[in-house]
Amino acid sequence: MSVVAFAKNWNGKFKNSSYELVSYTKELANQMQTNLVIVSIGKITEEELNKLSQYGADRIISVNDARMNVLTSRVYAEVIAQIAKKESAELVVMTDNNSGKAIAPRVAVKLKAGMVAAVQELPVSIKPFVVKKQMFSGKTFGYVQINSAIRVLTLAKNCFGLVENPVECNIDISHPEVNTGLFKIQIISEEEQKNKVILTDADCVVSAGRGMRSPDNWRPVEELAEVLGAATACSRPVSDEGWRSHEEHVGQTGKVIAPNLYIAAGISGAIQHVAGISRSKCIVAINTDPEAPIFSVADYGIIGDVMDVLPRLTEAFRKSKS
Ligand SMILES: Cc1cc2nc3c(=O)[nH]c(=O)nc-3n(C[C@H](O)[C@H](O)[C@H](O)COP(=O)(O)OP(=O)(O)OC[C@H]3O[C@@H](n4cnc5c(N)ncnc54)[C@H](O)[C@@H]3O)c2cc1C
Repeated sequence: MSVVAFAKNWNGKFKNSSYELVSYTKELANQMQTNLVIVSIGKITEEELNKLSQYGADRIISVNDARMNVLTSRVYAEVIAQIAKKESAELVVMTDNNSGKAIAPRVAVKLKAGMVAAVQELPVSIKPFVVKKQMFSGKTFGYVQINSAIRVLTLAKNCFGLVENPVECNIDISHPEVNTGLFKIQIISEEEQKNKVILTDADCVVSAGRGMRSPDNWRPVEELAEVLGAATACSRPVSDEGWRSHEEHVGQTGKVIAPNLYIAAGISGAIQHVAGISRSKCIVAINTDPEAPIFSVADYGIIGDVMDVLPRLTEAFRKSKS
């Protein structure tokens, strides 16, 4: 029996979400009194794989096949399911990011497993297997019992955190047999977005709403984001109006993010907006209206005009950096 976790890498590098997944699954394997097997797919150095051992990965299976250097969900799901069967996995876990969302349901079908997406914590109980997750866009929590012998989970980002737990690590190189028919899509080339922090990966996000009053007023938002190395985001009306791109829209109908710091400037804090940001570790709100609902979810509130507060924050961060 074992817990199998798929740690995704990005061009041969792990991110904090991979370390969080290892921290979570190590604790879970201890709770279940079973072994943890981490699966890595695609080209990666031994040095990079060893970084996972800082968080408790004592056994890693590295699938080294040039055809898998670029992620294809069908192929990755097949490889993970094969390894899960071989390792007699009772549980398969991956991060609830775009690739996890695409791969986990496929793995669940292949293993005839019950699946729960975006769990927040360690299971409430192992027998029966019950996990907690947010429901109805974060308005409530639900407890879900999985009755199948094998279970698949995806872990919501930034819920568990990183837990250092250095161990000796064994790395096995694996070459699973994959039906060539699964390689139906060939990615000819990839272009990396340069000089822009990706919103869903960002540790820090500066977000603004209709309180900015005009798309021409966005420079203070961008300047603060530049100083903090943050991504920029916005409320839905802002993107609906075409002030900012829909890529930046967060909330119930936009992206769901969980940065360490979320700065909401001129955003009222409607429930549909909060649904996308409520898992942020620290929320700072800037609003002229002391009664704005955003203050009820904020850790820090600044009552003031965005055009006055944002440049002052930028200046203060600039000074503290230099
Ligand atoms: C089905 C559905 C789905 C939705 N999905 C989403 C979603 O995914 N994401 C989302 O964001 N919204 C969503 N909405 C819209 C949501 O209900 C709100 O209308 C929206 O979030 C409000 O955006 P806002 O806070 O930018 O604007 P407003 O509600 O207009 O608030 C502007 C805020 O700025 C403050 N302000 C004004 N001037 C200043 C100033 N100079 N300095 C500081 N503060 C100032 C005001 O006091 C106010 O609080 C959805 C709505 C529905 C019905």
